[in-house]
Amino acid sequence: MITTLSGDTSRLLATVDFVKEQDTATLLPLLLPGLDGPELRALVEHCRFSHAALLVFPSDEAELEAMLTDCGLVGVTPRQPSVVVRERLAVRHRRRAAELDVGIVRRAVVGADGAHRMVEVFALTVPPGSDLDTVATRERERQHETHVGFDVVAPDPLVLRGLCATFARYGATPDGGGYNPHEDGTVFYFGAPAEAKGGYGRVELYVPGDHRDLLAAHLDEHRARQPAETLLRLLTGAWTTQALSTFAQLRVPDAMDGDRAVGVEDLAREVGARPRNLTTLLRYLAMLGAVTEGRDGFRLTGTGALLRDGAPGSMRALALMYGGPFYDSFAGLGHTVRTGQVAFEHHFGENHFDHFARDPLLAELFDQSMAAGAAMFDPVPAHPVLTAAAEASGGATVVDVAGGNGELLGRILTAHPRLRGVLLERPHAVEAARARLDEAGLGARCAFLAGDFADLPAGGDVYVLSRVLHDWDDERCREILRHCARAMPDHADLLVVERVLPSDGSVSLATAWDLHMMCNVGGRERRAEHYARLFADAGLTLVDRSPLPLDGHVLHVRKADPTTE
Ligand SMILES: C[S@@+](CC[C@H](N)C(=O)[O-])C[C@H]1O[C@@H](n2cnc3c(N)ncnc32)[C@H](O)[C@@H]1O
Repeated sequence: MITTLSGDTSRLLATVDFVKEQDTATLLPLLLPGLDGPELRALVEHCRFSHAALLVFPSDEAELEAMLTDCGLVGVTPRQPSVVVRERLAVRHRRRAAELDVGIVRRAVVGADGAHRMVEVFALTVPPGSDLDTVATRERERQHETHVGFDVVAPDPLVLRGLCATFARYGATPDGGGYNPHEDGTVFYFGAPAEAKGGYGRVELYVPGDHRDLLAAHLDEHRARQPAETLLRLLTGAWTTQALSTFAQLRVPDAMDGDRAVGVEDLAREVGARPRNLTTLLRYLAMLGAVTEGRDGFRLTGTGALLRDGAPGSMRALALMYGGPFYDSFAGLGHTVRTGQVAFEHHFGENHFDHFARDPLLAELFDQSMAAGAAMFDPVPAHPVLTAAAEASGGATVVDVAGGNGELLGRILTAHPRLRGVLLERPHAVEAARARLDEAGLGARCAFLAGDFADLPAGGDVYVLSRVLHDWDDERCREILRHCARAMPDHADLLVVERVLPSDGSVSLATAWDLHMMCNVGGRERRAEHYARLFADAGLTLVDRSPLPLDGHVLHVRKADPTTE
């Protein structure tokens, strides 16, 4: 035992000497071999060597205090519990966290350069005769909890990105981190490269303030190096959908705000939930970034606020759809992949349009969920085809084919007071659109037609097909497009709004929605070339395409010139 303690004491003494002797400019090149010149100077300007940390194994608190005193580390700061190191030890050594008593003590040291630094001492209590001896032996050998820390001075996102990039360039690898709301500080951990000198394998950057956006990218890189953890996170994606959907369904976001923290007891009373279970849900949502947890309770983030009923750009309806009917149908994805049948129809016994049309509440929810993705429409009214139509003498008419609840046509008519509109929809939907556009004071400039694609009115100047073609297979798309071509005068334009699958394999929301359309609707997302072929089959031609938010595109289509066929 005495040998053990003296071993820890000598490691602690070495740490104290290290903190006294080192300074930022000498330490950084030891940790990041090759770092030199202007890059070293830039790093020194933005980071300050602040502390070195180690883990020791006293038999009780008195022994820890004696060890600190022997090493000249006097002070009054008491030992605090260290949850993070305790959890890590529990995972590493397959122990229950409750059986590990881990504390942290910080003591001040003045460096040879006059700078004030700290020695951070983590202590796992190993009572005499305890089987934790094996943990202590392995930890002393491997030194997992030993690290050196730097404070980042005057951080801003550019500086932080630069620091992380420089650490990466000199071989350091992301190794986790976290945001501490009690201290309002963000920690980025790095593994030092194998050729690092100085005896420290782990480096901590402590950044005052909340930098969770950058931390997320840092943690993603860390996760990418941990395939099992990555897979666990992916496999539990259904929990994420359900947690967000439940949060929205219970209207918890409506009872919270971003300015003021609210205690769980009050919140639970207001939304009719059990406080303990609501806490568990909120802690999970804090991990996802929908809320934050502080000393006084929980606060809504900007992301969580999008789940409030009626908030600008609210996505509450989407949360209820994806956590409700589409959640149930997605369980049949395997059926769709095996048989080619639509899982939604297999599960509910009917097509999703018919299913929603039969239930007014579901129909309204579907309309609202389509409107939740309407940020895609923001640039559409400024499309050159619409601005030109708005300037035409005598005005012009825009025909929105299967225009849903009138969200897009409403925006177009609002932006261009000289345009008239026609909205074609199935009977249940056309009434909802009429009510909405009447309420917006646009009803007088708009005609409403209840019918089918075959009932498309002729003589319009601009036809719009927004998020319609992706609902159908190629054969039905050709049919719909032929109806459009028949109705369109030679001068007319057709604007098709869709998510277009990238041809270069880049990441796009279209890839996710391709799966959704296949499973629930029997439709698909398509590449631009695929759309171009469908247009050509219907006597139309793709003229141009421009990007929209949320990975959408607007495809400009005209009637093909028969002489060029
Ligand atoms: C995905 S929504 C798109 C709505 C709207 N264009 C938008 O972008 O928000 C597809 C619309 O097609 C309508 N629809 C389905 N079958 C139809 C048919 N046979 N004739 C006309 N409209 C139809 C549905 O009622 C639904 O509103």
